[in-house]
Amino acid sequence: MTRVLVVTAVAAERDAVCAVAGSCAAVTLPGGQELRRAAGLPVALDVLAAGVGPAAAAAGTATALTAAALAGQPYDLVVSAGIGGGFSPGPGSGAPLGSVVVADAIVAADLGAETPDGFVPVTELGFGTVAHRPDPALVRTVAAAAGAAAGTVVTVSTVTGSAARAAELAERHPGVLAEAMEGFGVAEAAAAHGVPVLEIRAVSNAVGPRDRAAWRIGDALTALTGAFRTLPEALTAPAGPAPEPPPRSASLTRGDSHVPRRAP
Ligand SMILES: O=C(O)c1cccc(C(=O)CC[C@H]2O[C@@H](n3cnc4c(=O)[nH]cnc43)[C@H](O)[C@@H]2O)c1
Repeated sequence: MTRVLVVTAVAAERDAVCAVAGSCAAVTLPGGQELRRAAGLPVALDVLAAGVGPAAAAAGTATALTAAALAGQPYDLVVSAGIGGGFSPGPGSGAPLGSVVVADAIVAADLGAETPDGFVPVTELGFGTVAHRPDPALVRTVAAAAGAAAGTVVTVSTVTGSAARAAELAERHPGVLAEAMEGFGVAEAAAAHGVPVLEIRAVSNAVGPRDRAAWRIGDALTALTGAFRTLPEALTAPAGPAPEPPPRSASLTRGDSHVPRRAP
């Protein structure tokens, strides 16, 4: 059976994912974090609330992946999941409140250096990675099943709080649909273990001027549950034909990690 690790930031997101299962039993990981193991699904689904931000997400993901590998039950797929901010470049476009986004690129938007000429990603300084690209066929299948849009999801350590910053991110990342705080950390840990990764976000708020009262967290959590109801079947259905990939901007392809394996 396909084994899937889902990593959320907070317990409310974990519980929204667990809601697809009849029951979710607690399993304690080395170090004390608690994993929830969903029962009664056609895939084995473990859900971990690892904390807010890319560092907590990477640490929790790596711990769960290592524990599973040492137990002789490695995961086939890791999914970063939760609520997120949606970009709306114009009426009828982007990711509106309550919609779901599946990342076709998981991009670290603030991993780099400020220079007099603006932001420079670490890859242009000669280091590391700023983007992971999930398997396009898997993204297509999962997004179609969930009724989700596929596009770039950026990972930030600081939630965007102004229209100027939202516009800057949208300009630097053409095709960006959503912003969250964990995807890149989860993807780094998954890549270190050679396991494919996905990111699924339900939009709770618009990216832009901070207005916490306008966040629709309940609606987003409901949408997240809806997306995960479709995931087991999407992961067990045969893959469809692959269309020609669209051209990508240079900033996204530099330092990419490709994850070609399809979850079995
Ligand atoms: O207060 C609650 O009930 C509650 C329930 C579920 C989740 C939360 C969070 O605050 C989760 C924080 C989490 O959400 C992501 N997020 C959401 N919107 C944005 C955004 O505009 N920019 C960046 N991240 C966003 C993020 O991944 C956080 O970890 C509260």
